[in-house]
Amino acid sequence: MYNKLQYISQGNTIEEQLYNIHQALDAGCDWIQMRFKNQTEKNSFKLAEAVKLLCEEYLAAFIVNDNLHLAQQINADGVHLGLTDMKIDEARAILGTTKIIGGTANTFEDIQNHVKNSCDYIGLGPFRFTNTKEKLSPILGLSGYFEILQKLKKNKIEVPVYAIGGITLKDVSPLMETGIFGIAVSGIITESTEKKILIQQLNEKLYANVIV
Ligand SMILES: Cc1ncc(COP(=O)(O)OP(=O)(O)O)c(N)n1
Ligand SMILES: Cc1nc(C(=O)O)sc1CCOP(=O)(O)O
Ligand SMILES: [Mg+2]
Repeated sequence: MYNKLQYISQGNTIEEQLYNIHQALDAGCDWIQMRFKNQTEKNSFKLAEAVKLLCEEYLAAFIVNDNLHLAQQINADGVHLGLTDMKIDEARAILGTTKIIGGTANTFEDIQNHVKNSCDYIGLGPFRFTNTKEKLSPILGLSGYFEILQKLKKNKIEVPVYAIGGITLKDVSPLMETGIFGIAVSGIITESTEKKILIQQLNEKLYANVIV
């Protein structure tokens, strides 16, 4: 089963990205999504190769944002695709069943479609406004998550749903109560000066009701 915490990388240069990813891994993150927007193919490849090595060293899962071919080239664990990226069924046909494919959703119908197309997990958002991403879909808030998760339950649709978008530590417990599986975060980890403590606190809340 997947980890309940996914770190989405930030940074405008290869060096900034690597620094942020290394810090997140060092602090205990074991699932990294490399998100490096508006870059040349060469830069993205160079970063992805380095992140792949780092993630192997830290035994962390590594998925690539947007770019299925890059994920394939460097043999990443998978790819995250948005509503305007490559279609999930097309990606599944190329990657096969051994790789992780995550899909972005903003509505119940988005999730229904993704599940039909054999998506492994859902990034459902945005929870609230965030500067990390431009052109956000309508904000869901807690009530949006509650309604969508109830509908999934009623329709017996089972898929790990990750909340995303402007999430802070205090949001985690109320979000988990809506029935989500985990969270995907970027800003709070990148900006934290106490990353180890923050990740420990996030995990305590994320795994509070997990019986081992
Ligand atoms: C876990 C997760 N959920 C949602 C997104 C957003 O993907 P997308 O809509 O394609 O936007 P960009 O990240 O590509 O700007 C995500 N990346 N991860
Ligand atoms: C990459 C992304 N996708 C979103 C969506 O709603 O689909 S919100 C978002 C940004 C997540 O970063 P932060 O934790 O800094 O807000
Ligand atoms: Mg995308």
